[in-house]
This record gives sequence, structure tokens and C-alpha cells, in this order.
Amino acid sequence: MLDELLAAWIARQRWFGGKGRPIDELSIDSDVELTPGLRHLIVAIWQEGSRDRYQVLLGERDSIPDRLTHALIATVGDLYLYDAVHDADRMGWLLNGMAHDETSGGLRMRHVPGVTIDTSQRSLVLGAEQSNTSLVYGDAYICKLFRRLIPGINPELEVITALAARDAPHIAQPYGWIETELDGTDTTLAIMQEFLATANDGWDLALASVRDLYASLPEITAAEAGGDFAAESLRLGSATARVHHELAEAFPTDVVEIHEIKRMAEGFRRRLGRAVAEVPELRQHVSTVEDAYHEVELHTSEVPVQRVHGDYHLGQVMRTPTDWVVLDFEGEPGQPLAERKALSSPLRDVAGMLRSFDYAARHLLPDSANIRAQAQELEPRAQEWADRNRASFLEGYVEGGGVITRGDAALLRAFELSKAVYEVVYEARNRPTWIAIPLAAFRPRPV
Ligand SMILES: Nc1ncnc2c1ncn2[C@@H]1O[C@H](COP(=O)(O)OP(=O)(O)O)[C@@H](O)[C@H]1O
Ligand SMILES: O=P(O)(O)O[C@H]1O[C@H](CO)[C@@H](O[C@H]2O[C@H](CO)[C@@H](O)[C@H](O)[C@H]2O)[C@H](O)[C@H]1O
Repeated sequence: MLDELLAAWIARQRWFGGKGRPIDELSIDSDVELTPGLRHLIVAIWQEGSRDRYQVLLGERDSIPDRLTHALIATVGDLYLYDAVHDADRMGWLLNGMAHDETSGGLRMRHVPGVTIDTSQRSLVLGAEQSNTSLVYGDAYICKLFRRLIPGINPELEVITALAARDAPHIAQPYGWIETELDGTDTTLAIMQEFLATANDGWDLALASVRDLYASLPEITAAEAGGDFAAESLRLGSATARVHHELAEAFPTDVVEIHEIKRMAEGFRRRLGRAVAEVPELRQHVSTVEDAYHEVELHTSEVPVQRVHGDYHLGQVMRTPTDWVVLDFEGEPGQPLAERKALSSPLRDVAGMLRSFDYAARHLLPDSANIRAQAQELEPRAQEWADRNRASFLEGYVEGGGVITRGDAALLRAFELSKAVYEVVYEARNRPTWIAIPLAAFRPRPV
């Protein structure tokens, strides 16, 4: 009975990765009481023969206060069962657990050695559209609870701990984490970091700039518009290069030899094949993408590889009063852990951010009925904004010590198109009205 109610509830959650496919079966693999009124569940969801596991923090109360009715999952007998992430009283227990390195019901709550955790901070769920759930404690900490569980230490924890140990700039300090054993492997359930209370999300800042350009007179260029973003893009490029440098110092690096480059192209193709099978709109662009992948095979020098961010976009960077900070080093949600930790060319992140400038420039075109009427008129402005900020970002990247050679053009383009292929699938599953944005990446480019 609880299984069915949970399945119906999970299917509606933003963080549920299996949207668009029916849930065939849900089973509760683990259900432990952490403290009275708070249970930790690991549920397995079967869809089309494959299984994904998710964690749920289940609150139990005899009566439900108004502030929690929106989080109600089910009533079973006299008990109200609800999504406990919305309950600051219950979530305070987790903070306390991390502060005191407690273990309960197989969950190990830990803090980074040397930091002191202020347990008086009350939590709120961050409203952002996310693949996970983040709790903000006061304005001190942000604790990301991973929803879909993959056995192993989360790459984000690994990366920020290693970079913080090097005093690397451009990251948010780690404070703590929660882990358990899944399939006999230590598995990260949550990561707590410094909350950047005075910072702004890169995506929001970029959109403000695009809106400003849209609203300005037609004769005003992107460079002249009041909200020009190019100086920020330049700075972001430099910060990105520095983060890549720190990652290369903190983790092993390697090179892909020329004779192995074909395998990189094959990796791109496998992803394309899977995407076309899922999203038919991609079929008409296959030859454009294939051509770009073929160019990669003609690469004439070895390709340096290292740990990278892996899912780099404007929503993963925040502007503090003094500089850019990079968040969320966990790779693309939904990919196998080995792939998310695999060494890759830093150009992959560069390409991710270039795509994001395209997204920011275009997303207002199809999204608002009001603006859609003017879409044709605004399209050149969108292009101008994207071109200007993409160029600034690349300039900043090179100024900051990042390496992009002339011979890298084909690889960079292939990474961009591969990201666009991923995005088409992502949008088809999560935000179908946005699918035109990544599809625009396959249009012929001016020569
Ligand atoms: N350390 C932080 N300080 C302030 N806000 C943050 C911090 N980390 C994340 N955020 C906010 O949460 C949003 C989503 O965070 P992110 O780590 O990218 O989660 P997800 O992987 O679920 O997308 C970010 O876009 C940002 O607005
Ligand atoms: O931030 P997440 O780790 O959840 O990343 C996923 O969701 C992102 C959207 O929130 C998605 O990013 C795409 O949309 C962004 C605008 O919302 C845009 O800036 C990015 O360039 C675009 O890729 C990301 O791909 C996905 O993995």
C-alpha cells in the first residue's frame, strides 16, 4: 500500500529521473528509523526492466501542521507520512548528527575535520529546479541530498574536498557529508557546503543581461547595452581555467594518444545513437553531428585529459561580490559513476559553458507567449548576445591559462554538439517546451 502511494508521489517529483516512462514496480529496499518521527528509505523503482534507487526522508506525525500539508505523501492509519525535507525540526537532527559525527540506522553523518558546525541554524528547502534536494541552513550551509543513489563516493565530495585541501579558489568550502553502505560500497547520501548567501546564480545574471538587450533600442548593440555581460563572461573564463588547473594538480592526468582518438569519436556516436532512439526530432540532424564527429578523428595531436566538472553550465556558477564560484562537480546526473569520474578533455567543460550562453540567449524566445510574437525580430539579438559572450568566455579562459589550440576547434565543436544531443534528451524528458533551444545548435553555421 505504501509502495503504491510512494510510486505516485515520486513520479511527480522534479528530481525523479525516470519521467516519461511508467513505473512498473516500486519496492522498499531499506526503511530505518533515524530518530522518532524520521525514517530513511531507499526505494527501488523498476522501469522497462531497469532499476534506479532513490532516497526518501519520511516524516511521521499524528497530526500535520499547515506548513507541511504540501509535503504530505500519504496517511496510513492515524499517521501522516510526509516528505521530511520540508520539516526544519527533523532536518535539524541531521545537522546535529553531522556536527557530532553520529551514526544512526546505518547512516554515518560526518563533518570535515577542523570545521565547527553551528547547530542552531534552521533549514529551508531551496526552491530551485533540481535533480536533487538542497536544504539551506540559515544563511550558513547548503546541504544537498542526493535523490537518485549510485553506489560510491560522490565525485562532488571527492573534488571539493581535494580542492579545499589545496586552498583552491573558486569553490564553496565543504563542511560535512552523510554516507551509508549500498551494495557493500560506501555511498554518499548528502554533502554540506558553505552557503554563498550574497552570491547570484550565473544563469539569473545572464538572463538579466539578455532581457536588458531585448528591451533596448534596435540600434543599441550588445556591447553598448547597459546590462552587457561580456566582462563577467571573461572573468568566468579565467575562473574556469584556474579550476581546471587545480583539478589537474589535485588528481591524476593522462593523454589520449592520436591512435586512440577514434575511440573518443565512438563514444560520441554511442551517445548519439541512444539519443536518436529516444527523441525522433534528432534524426534530421544526425548527419550534421556525424560530420562533426568525423572531424575529431582527423585530430593530429594527442589530447590531454584530466578530472573535469562534467556538467558545466551557467546554473553551476555563482557570482559572489568578489569572483565566480563553481558548484556541483558531480558530472551529468543519470550517467554511470565511472563515466562521471572519468578523465576527459577540459574542452568538454568549455563546450558546456558555450552551450549555456546559447541557452541563456534563446530561452526567452520560445518560453514566453508575449515575447514569442517578437521571436523573429529578437533572434539576431539572441545570436549577437551569445556570440559576444561565448567569445569573451573563451578569451578569459585562455587569459587564465587554459589551453585551446587552433587544432582543438573540431574537438570543441564535437563536445558542443554532444552536449546539445544530451540536452535534447534532457529537455524531452524534463521540459519539453524548451527542446527548441538545444535543437537550434544543429542549424548550419555561417561560413
Ligand atoms: N554553495 C551554494 N551557495 C548558494 N547557493 C547554492 C550553493 N550551491 C548551490 N546553490 C544553489 O542551488 C542551485 C542548484 O545547485 P546544484 O548544486 O547545481 O544542484 P543540482 O545538482 O541538483 O542542480 C544552484 O543553481 C544555486 O542557485
Ligand atoms: O544542474 P543539473 O546538474 O541538474 O543539470 C541538469 O539540469 C540543467 C537544467 O537545470 C541542464 O542544463 C541545461 O539548462 C540550463 C538552463 O536551465 C542551461 O544553462 C544549460 O546550458 C543546459 O545544459 C543540464 O544539462 C542537466 O544536466
